[in-house]
Parts: sequence; C-alpha cells; structure tokens
Amino acid sequence: MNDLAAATAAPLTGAAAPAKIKVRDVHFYYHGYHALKGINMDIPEKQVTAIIGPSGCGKSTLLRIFNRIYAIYPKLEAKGSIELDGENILDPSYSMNRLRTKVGMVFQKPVPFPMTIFENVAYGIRHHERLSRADMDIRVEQALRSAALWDEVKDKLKQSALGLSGGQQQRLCIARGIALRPEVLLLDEPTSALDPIATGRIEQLVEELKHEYTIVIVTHNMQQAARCSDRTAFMYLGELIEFDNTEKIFTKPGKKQTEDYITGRFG
Ligand SMILES: Nc1ncnc2c1ncn2[C@@H]1O[C@H](COP(=O)(O)OP(=O)(O)OP(=O)(O)O)[C@@H](O)[C@H]1O
Repeated sequence: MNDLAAATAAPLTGAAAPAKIKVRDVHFYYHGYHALKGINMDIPEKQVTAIIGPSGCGKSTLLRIFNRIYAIYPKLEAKGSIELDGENILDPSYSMNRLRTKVGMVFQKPVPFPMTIFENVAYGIRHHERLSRADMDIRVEQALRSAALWDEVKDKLKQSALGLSGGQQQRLCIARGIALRPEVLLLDEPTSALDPIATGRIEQLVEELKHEYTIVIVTHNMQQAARCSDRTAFMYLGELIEFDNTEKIFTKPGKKQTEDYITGRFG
C-alpha cells in the first residue's frame, strides 16, 4: 500500500483502538451563537481522550453534547451526528434514559447529594434498576472500590457525604457515575477544585478506569492532559484544530496554533 492509500484507509483517530464515538460535522448553537463549527473526530474505545484549548473555545460544550445534557434547556441546538456504537445519540428517538446509563458525567465541582455516602451511590441505581438489598450493597461497594474510595469510607457509609474532603467527594461523584455501569465517562475539569495530592489521586484513577471505560476529559491543565491522556484534541474558537496522539501533540504538533498554545504563547 502506498503512503496515500495508507493515509486514506486509516481511521480519523490514527489510533489502534476502534472508535467508540464518531462525531460527524457537529455544529452547536446557543440561542443562535455558533459555538461549535463542524467538529469531526473519532473517540477511541477504552482510551483517555483529552480536550484542551483556551477559555471559551467550546471544550465543555462539546463534552456536554456527548450526553445531550443541553437538551434540558430550550432553544439550544445541535446539528450533525454523534454515533455511539453506531447509533446517533443526537436523534431524539435515542432515549435519554438509555443515554444516561451508557454515558456518565462528572463535573468540575464535586456536588454530593445531601445524603449518606451509601445513598449517594445507590440513588442513581434505584432510578434505573430494582435490586435486592444484598445486590445493592454489592453494587455500591463495587462502585466505591472502582473509584478508589472504598477503604476510606467503608466504616462510615451511613455518614453524610458532605463530611468528605473535596478529593473524596470528587471520587464519590465518580463512583456515582460508575455505579450505573456506563461505557463512557465524561470528566469536565474534574480536578480544578482539588489540591495537588487529590489531583494526583484522580489522575491515577483515570489511568486505572480506562481499562474498562472510554474516557473523555476536558482540562485547562496541559500537564494533566500530557500525563493522563492517550489522545489530545486542541480546540480554538469553536473548531477542532488538531487531534492526535498526546505525545505528538505535545512534542511535535502539526499546526502552528497548537504549538503556540502548548508553548504558552496564547491562551
Ligand atoms: N449557556 C450559554 N449561553 C450562551 N453562550 C454560551 C453558554 N455556554 C457557553 N457559551 C459560549 O459558548 C462558547 C464556548 O463555551 P464553553 O463553555 O464550551 O467553552 P470552554 O472551552 O469550555 O471554556 P472554559 O475553559 O472557560 O470553561 C463561549 O463563547 C461561551 O461564552
């Protein structure tokens, strides 16, 4: 195969992993404001994809489309298609309930519910499934273990989640997301409210979770993207400028705008 044929045959990701999510010509409008302009990308399965770029470039908007959270607000509109395992999640016939079980989301600021640690995790499960008490205990323990929080909370499951530290609260929110057994985990600046030790713990957790989940993380922190992602997408003014292996983006970016951003010349 010559170079041109090889390049044509290669998936958009250029990565070995198959695409879990295929984004095709996605545009997004906030009351007419054109916030995303024709995004095309393949998010590889069971890898970590980081989205970076200056403030206001559309990172969070793109992430939020992956679970259609914008649909709860009137007059916000997405065009194009986002295929999750081959089905377009932007199609209104794709049920929100189904999407919630497949795609979990963790926000910038951990917001535990004002209830016990156990109930924080069990609450979402009850919405989707009927489990016996024993099965629920097992599910909650599994989720807390996966979020690397079990050992710290196993003796105080009946205490309020509001008494946990910020880093523990964020891991609890991750446990809450994992409890529904999603396939994709969206993390919107999950460590920006945390100290360096708690941040390190979450980054380590992301590294562990990627063996089971497809992870997309929005971060302002370029070192974080470099440390914990396999692929990095650089966005600017609503456009996807470059999307490649993280190492390449940070050592040999293909576009000048990417280079200017990662070398701190703007942003
Ligand atoms: N609810 C909204 N209504 C109107 N415009 C919005 C709304 N949310 C975001 N925008 C605009 O859409 C653009 C993209 O915003 P978005 O929050 O996705 O950027 P971002 O890259 O995540 O920024 P940051 O890094 O500051 O969080 C910005 O110009 C922003 O002002």
